[in-house]
Amino acid sequence: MAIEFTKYHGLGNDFILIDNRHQSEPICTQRQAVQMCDRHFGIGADGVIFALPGDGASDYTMRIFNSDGSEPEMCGNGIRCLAKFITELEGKTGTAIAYKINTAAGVICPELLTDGQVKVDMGLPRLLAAEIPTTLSENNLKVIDVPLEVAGQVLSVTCVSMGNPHCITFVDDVASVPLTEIGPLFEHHPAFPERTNTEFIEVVRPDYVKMRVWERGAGITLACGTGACASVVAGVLTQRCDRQVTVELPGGCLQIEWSATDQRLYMTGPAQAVFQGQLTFPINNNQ
Ligand SMILES: N[C@@H](CCC[C@H](N)C(=O)O)C(=O)O
Repeated sequence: MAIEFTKYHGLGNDFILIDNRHQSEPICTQRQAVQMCDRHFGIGADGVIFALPGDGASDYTMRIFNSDGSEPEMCGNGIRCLAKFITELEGKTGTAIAYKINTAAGVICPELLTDGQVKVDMGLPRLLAAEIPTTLSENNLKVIDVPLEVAGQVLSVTCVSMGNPHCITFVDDVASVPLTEIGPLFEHHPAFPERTNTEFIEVVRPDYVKMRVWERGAGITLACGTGACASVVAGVLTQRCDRQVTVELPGGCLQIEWSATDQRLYMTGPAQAVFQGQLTFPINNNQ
């Protein structure tokens, strides 16, 4: 089986994009996605994204497999890449290009801006423990600055779902966080029945933060759009941040706004095509 793909990235969070418009199930298996994402024996990526048909209320459906083969509900950097990929597939040019994308986190709306960036209406954050999900608070309570024991240390964390789960810790110096050691302990902590993404945030100013992330199913990545949105919500809820924040990630900056008017999150950032190719399965990578 030969598959055409295009490699994209959003601030170094990289994805293999596949034109799946002709059928409603992904044309690759989760196991094949793991092989494709392998940085030594495959193409190399943080995930595989499929552009599937819409459902009437939407233009397209996005599905994504993480590099470990698991399927998350949403991906912020990925949906900016998807918007550019679809525009390319449709051969569209000009301004006012916007889409309604059906995801497991609801309908998400990216819009291509004239400067080449993509602005995304990321929807409403979910704040109740049952919605994250986490056992850190009662089901119908928010999870704001609650204690979590990790590696023998009690940290104060805030949890936010952007359709996918995020656990945010504010720190004085984000560069000194031992992410490789601590990230997996958060991801697999028993308090998170569906695992979690975890973000460490250093507030430089109320409108400027530095972030590092350990992603569920992908490990350390250079950027995470849903994580940046969740972190700004956590920053506002704990009175550390403004509602409009520049989030500096290892791969670059995202502009995040948690609107006081409609309470929705708006994320603006780049998405860049890198190369195209054709892949034939089985990949001969001895896995
Ligand atoms: N990098 C993404 C998030 C991808 C999904 C995540 N790993 C999960 O399992 O929830 C983003 O930019 O939001």
